[in-house]
Amino acid sequence: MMFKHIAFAGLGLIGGSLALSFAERGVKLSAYDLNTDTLAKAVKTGLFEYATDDIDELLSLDFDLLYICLPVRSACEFITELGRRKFTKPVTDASSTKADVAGAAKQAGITFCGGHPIAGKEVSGFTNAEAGLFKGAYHILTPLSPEFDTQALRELHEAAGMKVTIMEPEQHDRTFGLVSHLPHITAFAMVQTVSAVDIDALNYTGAGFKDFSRIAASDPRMWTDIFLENDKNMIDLIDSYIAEMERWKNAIQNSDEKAMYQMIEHAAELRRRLS
Ligand SMILES: O=C(O)C(=O)C[C@]1(C(=O)O)C=C[C@@H](O)C=C1
Repeated sequence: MMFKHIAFAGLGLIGGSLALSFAERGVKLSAYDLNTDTLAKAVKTGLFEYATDDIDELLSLDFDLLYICLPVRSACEFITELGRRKFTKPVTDASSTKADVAGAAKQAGITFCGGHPIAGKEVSGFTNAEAGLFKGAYHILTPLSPEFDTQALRELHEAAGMKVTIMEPEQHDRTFGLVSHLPHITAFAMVQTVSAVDIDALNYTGAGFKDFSRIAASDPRMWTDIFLENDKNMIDLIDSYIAEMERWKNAIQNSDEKAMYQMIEHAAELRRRLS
């Protein structure tokens, strides 16, 4: 089965970019968003059959996949609402955490397969959406309902140039806690540290600080939801990070040249291997 008409619930940066990329492959689009400015912008592109801020109208449309692209706690609430309405069409999402979303979908009894496109930007909103945002990026699928046509969802994303991988929701949350959520915390914390110690130093930043801190400009609603939903992993991972910072502090306190050299050499070698 191919998905021919996809309805997006939430048309921000992620929903907008996915929608634009599917439109390039001839998929029919509809959109639901509570922000009427966003809907007006979507209508202006001429790519959307329907654009509405009314959930009843959305659910009455003739689409064959509902794609939820809301901040993760709103996504869970939306899923619960679909369960209340005994919604039966296939539903997927683009949330950055997967265990909680899978729990909400199971509870709601909907036909669901979780998803997470691994790309983004530090800016948000439909105006910043780009058809090419996810080209070459991973798309993680966390299947839930046996009746969901996971192969069709895989093909939809592969056609958009994405690399599709299947994971268990818990494995997903641990992995992306480590390589996405923890780096965001360290970026937020680093900018905060500079501002607390000497805010004027921000006037003199070079490329190193700017590269490292780009993601500190990310959307507060999205990231607060992620940390609330992935809390147990984050507490563990922050402890690991603190232990690593302690190693650095000790090495510097003890003028341990060998330890510092080896820590940098090891990190540099791993970083160079990233494609
Ligand atoms: O590039 C960025 O701005 C991102 O934050 C993208 C990023 C990431 O951490 O890599 C962030 C959250 C999404 O769930 C997936 C990708």
